[in-house]
Amino acid sequence: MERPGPPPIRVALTNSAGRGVFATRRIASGDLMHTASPVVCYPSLATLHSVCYFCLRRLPNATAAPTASYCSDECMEHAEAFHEVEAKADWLAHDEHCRTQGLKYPLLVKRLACMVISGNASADCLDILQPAPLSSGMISEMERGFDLLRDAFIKADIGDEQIAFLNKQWYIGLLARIRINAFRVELAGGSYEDLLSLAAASVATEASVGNAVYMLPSFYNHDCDPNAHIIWLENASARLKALRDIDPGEELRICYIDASLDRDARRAILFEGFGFHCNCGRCLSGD
Ligand SMILES: C[S@@+](CC[C@H](N)C(=O)[O-])C[C@H]1O[C@@H](n2cnc3c(N)ncnc32)[C@H](O)[C@@H]1O
Repeated sequence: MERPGPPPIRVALTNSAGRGVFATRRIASGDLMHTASPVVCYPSLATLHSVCYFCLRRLPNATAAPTASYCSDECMEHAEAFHEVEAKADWLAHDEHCRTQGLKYPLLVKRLACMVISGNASADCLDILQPAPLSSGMISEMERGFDLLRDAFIKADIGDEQIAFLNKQWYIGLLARIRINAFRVELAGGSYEDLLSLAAASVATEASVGNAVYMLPSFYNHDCDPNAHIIWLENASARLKALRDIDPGEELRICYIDASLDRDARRAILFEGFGFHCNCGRCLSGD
């Protein structure tokens, strides 16, 4: 059962991993600590026509329609303003670039840019999140995506003032933040009660329906032996649950990767993907 009242957590500085999320009171194993709606989300290209274009809920009937499909009138209304902006432009070149290069994050930037233009989001809404360190090679690879995004809006006659925020610095800064903070949304299926009875909800990779960035979940640090877990049941709305009994003041950490990998593999993925040397107890113990 979801608990009423404020979530039992706060964001504060850790000793060695920047900001983190801490318990403000005792939390019991299996408790749902809080939920979070995405600031921005986007279906993966493979599920584009089989999930709701707004909330990523699976649609009962997959369509081959080139237009966006929604699971409800409510989702369609939420998406109306940014989808109207998106529908003005031709995304063929941009989306083909993402498809051929296997890129998913520029699609989140495209959605956010449409939200900013339509007045659904502010251009600086993700500035508070930690950016990934980027090499000059990574930055030059991002430039093509920036050109394609900007070109699409310019060709669609979106006014200069409306896209004044859309410069290279904004685009690269946003991708740097998305790189560290985006979650792959994997719908678990089954009921919430089923999931609570599992020590850790493990979900198949093919359950992935898209990617999303949240505010509060972005402050959870990583641990290879986590005490918290993020799950998705029916759509991109995230649920943070405790995997163990947690004491007041204890830091809550989730696992960003497959915890069953060996130590070297975990550390390599965390360094290459997120740019840090993991300082969790399991890594430090050599496990
Ligand atoms: C999603 S953010 C988590 C919040 C972040 N600490 C902040 O201040 O915004 C991920 C970043 O936190 C830091 N971090 C997370 N888990 C860590 C760990 N186990 N060891 C060292 N640094 C970690 C790394 O800098 C990583 O890139």
